[in-house]
Amino acid sequence: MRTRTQVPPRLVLASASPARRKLLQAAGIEPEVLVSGIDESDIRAATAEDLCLELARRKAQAVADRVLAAIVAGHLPPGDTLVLGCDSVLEFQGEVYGKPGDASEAFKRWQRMRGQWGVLHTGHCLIKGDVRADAVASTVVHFADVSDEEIAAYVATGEPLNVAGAFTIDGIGGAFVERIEGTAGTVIGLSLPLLRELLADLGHSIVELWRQPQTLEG
Ligand SMILES: Nc1nc2c(ncn2[C@@H]2O[C@H](COP(=O)(O)OP(=O)(O)OP(=O)(O)O)[C@@H](O)[C@H]2O)c(=O)[nH]1
Repeated sequence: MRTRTQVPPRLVLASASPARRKLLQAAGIEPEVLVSGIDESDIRAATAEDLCLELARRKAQAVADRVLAAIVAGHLPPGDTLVLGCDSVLEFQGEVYGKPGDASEAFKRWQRMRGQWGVLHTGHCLIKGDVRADAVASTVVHFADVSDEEIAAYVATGEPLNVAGAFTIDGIGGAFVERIEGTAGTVIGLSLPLLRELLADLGHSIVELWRQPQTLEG
């Protein structure tokens, strides 16, 4: 009887985000990382959701094109390669915020955000060959009414400068987030339940991506 060993699909994370990679690793998935390096500055959209989705699509497509070229050139074995691109933005009182440009911008934003709420939108785009599944996950974030001294100290840590919305929920900034309505992963930059749905849309189960049993212990 012939047997056909099922080669598990390969997930390529088209993101430089260490937080996204850690989320996947903690969920039992060891992605390959290929940073898209796209220029995000010239992309515009009507809404925060449209913007993060378009950016996620551009990141995923840029890396998917490189993966295809590597397969055609024989540098990568053919097989099921799934490329995931993500992008996160904060929608706050009608404004759309990415990462703050500098400490002064981070300080000013926090003075506006404190005691208020915003929506962290994360666009996800999963590409397999010439098929794409994409969607946006959104989480409402309620910010604590922090003092100027707390804001100054937080900005001085440098953490808010490199993250969308100038805050983290799983880092030092966690003390300044009172509650959320939605998934924490969406705030951090990748919704695992949404990834599960997008994988299913492309005919895969997230179970296929879990590391082989012998390595699940890590
Ligand atoms: N750890 C953590 N990171 C966050 C949080 N909120 C936003 N981020 C990060 O802020 C960054 C948002 O910028 P993006 O443009 O989406 O992604 P990037 O880091 O520039 O990386 P690329 O996907 O290569 O563009 C991502 O790295 C997110 O993981 C959070 O609450 N916790």
